[in-house]
Amino acid sequence: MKITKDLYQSSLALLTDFYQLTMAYAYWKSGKAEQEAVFNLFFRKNPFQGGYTIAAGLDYIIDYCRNFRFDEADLEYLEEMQNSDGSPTFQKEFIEYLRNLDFSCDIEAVEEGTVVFPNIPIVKVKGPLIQCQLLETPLLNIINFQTLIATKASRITEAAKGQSVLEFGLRRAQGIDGALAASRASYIGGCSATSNVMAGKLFDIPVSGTHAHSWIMSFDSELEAFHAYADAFPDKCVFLVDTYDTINGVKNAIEVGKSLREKGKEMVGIRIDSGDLAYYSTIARDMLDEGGFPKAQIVASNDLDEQIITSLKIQDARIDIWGVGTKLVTAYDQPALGAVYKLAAIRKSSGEWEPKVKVSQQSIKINIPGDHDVVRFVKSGKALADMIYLTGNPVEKNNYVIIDPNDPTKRKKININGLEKDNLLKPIFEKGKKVYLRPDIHQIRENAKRNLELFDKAHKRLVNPHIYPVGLEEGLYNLRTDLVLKMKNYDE
Ligand SMILES: Nc1ncnc2c1ncn2[C@@H]1O[C@H](COP(=O)(O)OP(=O)(O)OP(=O)(O)O)[C@@H](O)[C@H]1O
Ligand SMILES: O=P(O)(O)OC[C@H]1O[C@H](OP(=O)(O)OP(=O)(O)O)[C@H](O)[C@@H]1O
Ligand SMILES: O=C(O)c1cccnc1
Ligand SMILES: [Mg+2]
Repeated sequence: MKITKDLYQSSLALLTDFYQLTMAYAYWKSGKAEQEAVFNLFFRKNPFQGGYTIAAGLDYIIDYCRNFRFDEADLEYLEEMQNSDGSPTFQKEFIEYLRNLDFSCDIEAVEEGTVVFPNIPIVKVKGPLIQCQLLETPLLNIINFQTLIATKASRITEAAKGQSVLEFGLRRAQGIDGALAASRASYIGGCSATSNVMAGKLFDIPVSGTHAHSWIMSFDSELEAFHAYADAFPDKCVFLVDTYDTINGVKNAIEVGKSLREKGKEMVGIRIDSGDLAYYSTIARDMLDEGGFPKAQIVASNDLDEQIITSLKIQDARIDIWGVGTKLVTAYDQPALGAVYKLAAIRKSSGEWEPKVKVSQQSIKINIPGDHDVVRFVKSGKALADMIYLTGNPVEKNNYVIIDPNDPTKRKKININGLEKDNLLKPIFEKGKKVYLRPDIHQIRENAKRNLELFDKAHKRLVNPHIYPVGLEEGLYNLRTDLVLKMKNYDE
């Protein structure tokens, strides 16, 4: 499905920062536009103080790249741009160059739903410098948000321990686009359904929901409102019981449930949206059981997140289904993932690749140079460590040493005997042609579920998780150190 084409009628090439276009122009003017480069997209810290991250957004990137072109309206807009002295910002010949620009990069990426960690290249773009550069902003825009929300959803669904989580975020999401992308990413991260009908239609996500307080308030009594809803949806009744008095609301739900049963129908359950959810769910459960409805489900909502769900479970709350909106789709406690996109290597006129590094006072901000790949070592169904290494190097060895890029004293020896190896980066585009067969959204969600099973629960706990080892292969580590010292003009 062409998501971006469905959402937008015109081209998305201008959905970028202005400086990408000024650089593009300057690359072109200085004859560097077609020089080959490698860029990596990665983040530096797992979000929410967590121990893992779920990659999401690749499907949007595929659409973005396939549709990548400047249409006539874009070109006209750029052509009319002026410098402060009234001269055109971009020369006509450059506009012509953009008119003929044809996406021709190689892209490798981690599949959506894959568990990833800091420093792992989630997307690697190789191709003409100008194209790699123009992709920076949209790629980051797409991956940053969807990966963040998929991770939040994963944390929330992990806290729900196999119970269904319904995503109710549309009304509180960051705009229309944010809402749709959040519904998609939430489903990938483990939510069972969304209340957002358009997301259901666009992405093939199950749609579900109950009813609001306004429904009850529009009638003279709650009982009347429940009866009327039961008439309209005899097979789908989840009664919202807390409009006036929660306990009385449960009594009314039971009464309407009984009259439904006389018609051969079963109420699905109730929803509690306020008050002490542990207290009310426990009372409601007892009332439903004693009233002959042991199978009726209790849905809870109201500003829930992974911490509150965990607390409610500890309190033995009798909740079966969790409705989560605001705190999920806005990634309330951490609104940005902070992924970056950095030049890692450039091809010199001699044909040789030159690794590149950005030096920083903070070691966490020094990128990993060179065209690199990442392999995950797995033993008996459990992930042991990830190794980032220079593409094509090292040759097959039995023993590797991986080194934490931010702390050389943290090292791990890996003997590959008996280990499975999973190359995380998969080919997506080759010379601009899509070579990747896209999984559907349900397969992506399954991928996330299976991926999580590879990791010990110590890495998945919400607070102070155990850090999963991701390291640089020794050769790459040394290359990076040497390069940083060289760029700092360090003399031995
Ligand atoms: N037993 C509980 N333990 C921990 N947190 C809870 C428990 N019960 C409810 N909560 C959470 O406490 C917060 C209660 O918020 P608040 O006081 O604003 O709502 P309320 O007054 O119950 O509901 P409303 O304003 O919708 O009538 C919510 O985030 C809710 O999820
Ligand atoms: O709490 P969230 O996780 O965002 O879930 C969605 C919320 O949206 C609905 O009501 P709304 O919040 O609009 O009104 P209310 O606060 O008065 O219930 C629903 O009843 C939930 O409370
Ligand atoms: O269907 C629901 O119960 C619902 C939908 C959106 C927001 N809150 C609740
Ligand atoms: Mg609310």
